[in-house]
Amino acid sequence: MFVVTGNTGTGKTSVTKYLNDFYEMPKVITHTTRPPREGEQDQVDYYFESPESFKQNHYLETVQYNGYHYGSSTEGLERAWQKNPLITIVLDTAGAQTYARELPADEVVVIYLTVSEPADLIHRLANRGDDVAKIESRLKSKEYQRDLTLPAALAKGSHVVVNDDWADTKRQIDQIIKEEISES
Ligand SMILES: Nc1ncnc2c1ncn2[C@@H]1O[C@H](COP(=O)(O)OP(=O)(O)OP(=O)(O)O)[C@@H](O)[C@H]1O
Ligand SMILES: Nc1nc2c(ncn2[C@@H]2O[C@H](COP(=O)(O)O)[C@@H](O)[C@H]2O)c(=O)[nH]1
Repeated sequence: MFVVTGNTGTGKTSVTKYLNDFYEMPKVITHTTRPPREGEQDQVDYYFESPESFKQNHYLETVQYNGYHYGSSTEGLERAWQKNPLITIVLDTAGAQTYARELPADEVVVIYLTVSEPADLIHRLANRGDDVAKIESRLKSKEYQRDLTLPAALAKGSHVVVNDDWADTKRQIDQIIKEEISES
């Protein structure tokens, strides 16, 4: 399982889409109580839940991020594994630590995305079409501050990719996949 983690706007969804398009790795669809952004689709980007329906699933882990609930369910994982044994999931750094701790080390590859200039993230989120008030709220959250650095518990064994330039990022991802698949 390729766990893609990092701060908001660093490119986790973009990398996951690349892994899906070029390596046929399905993305685990996770659950959230956050309202959909413009263009996001239920059951494609997330299972969008009410606070009540969120409680109905069976979770491997759940977190709160900027006031909303997020969780990866066993149902979501199974649906991805039915398509391919190699899968990908997008998690905040708290979730990535849970996966790294709870799953066998040879089954989880963590990719931590970052950028050289965190100020660029604001522009990326704005270009994505995010609401300005929502960007401001997110950048003030404790989760944003936390995810600016790779947690110590993930330092050993994680791949750090500085996503400043998309073409270079794709090359780095290709290299990681080559190394990890040849080791397995
Ligand atoms: N190297 C790059 N250079 C410029 N823009 C990029 C780069 N990589 C991704 N982007 C763009 O930045 C925006 C944020 O990327 P993406 O949605 O993949 O981030 P994310 O980490 O999944 O964010 P979030 O956690 O907020 O959902 C998107 O509009 C994406 O197209
Ligand atoms: N630990 C988990 N983190 C998750 C899950 N699904 C998404 N996420 C992460 O939450 C933040 C915010 O996501 P956004 O779509 O609102 O920008 C981001 O870091 C995601 O990676 C999950 O099931 N568990």
